Amino acid sequence: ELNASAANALVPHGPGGITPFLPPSICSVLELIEPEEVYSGYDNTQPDTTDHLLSSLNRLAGKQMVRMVKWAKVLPGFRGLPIEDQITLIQYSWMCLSSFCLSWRSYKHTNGQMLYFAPDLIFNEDRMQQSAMYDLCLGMRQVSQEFLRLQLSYDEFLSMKVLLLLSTVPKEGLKNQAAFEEMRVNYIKELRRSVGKATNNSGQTWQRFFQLTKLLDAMHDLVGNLLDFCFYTFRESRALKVEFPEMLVEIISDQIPKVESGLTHTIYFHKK
Ligand SMILES: Cc1noc(COc2cccc(F)c2F)c1-c1ccc(CNS(=O)(=O)C2(C)CC2)cc1
Repeated sequence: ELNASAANALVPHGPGGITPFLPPSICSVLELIEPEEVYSGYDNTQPDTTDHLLSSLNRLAGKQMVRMVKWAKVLPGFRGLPIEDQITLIQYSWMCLSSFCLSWRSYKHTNGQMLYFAPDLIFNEDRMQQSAMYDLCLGMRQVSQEFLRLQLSYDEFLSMKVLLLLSTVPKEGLKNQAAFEEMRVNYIKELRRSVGKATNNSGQTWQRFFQLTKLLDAMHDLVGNLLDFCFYTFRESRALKVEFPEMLVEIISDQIPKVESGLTHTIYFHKK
């Protein structure tokens, strides 16, 4: 059905006939702005020592962060938020977003068997053990196996990822809380639309929407442990010989005091 605004966007097309010009759907924009996969530049000639693996993960995370910021800046609705809120939301959710994308790559490329950090940095069991964060890797692999079980669609993944960007906020609220809430509601509707496309009837749609929002909640618990490990490794980086690129140093040093003084609040879909 054509609504008023779409109707007046009708453009003449050939003799007499007109073809409605509809604005691109949100999900087609999300597909368009999704960053390309990044290579880690992992040096396979070096032994898989813990410090070499973790330093390579950090270099990769730094490259991913550059693309994540570029993605957020063209994300429909995000530019309308005050710049301070944009920075806060990226700073609070970067680990969650990075992990969620890792789960998607691991699902798509290895059916959830391995952790596909990058085409040139894939963690099998040995590397997970060697990385000193075996349990975190297993937790991440479980998420990608859940994507496999649910046969998560690309559009569901893309709208869920935006909801993760909009899930951790300052306890005292954002500068423009109303604009944030409006954006979040719009992407909840977008997820609902994506789920509707992946299911056959409204009963299945609501059950799947419940499952996917449960999965989003579960991400936060896993990422909390990842952040603890990250903050520890960051503090001990000299002793552990783990290098952190400038981009990560900036984000982590700003984030640690806020997280550790309980200034952040995670929005869950479901009660514990
Ligand atoms: C890159 C990249 N692709 O996904 C992820 C996030 O997911 C995980 C990261 C590690 C183990 C897991 F099991 C994950 F699921 C990253 C990533 C890499 C490094 C850092 C910061 N460094 S760090 O201190 O947290 C650490 C991990 C090097 C030790 C942050 C994100």
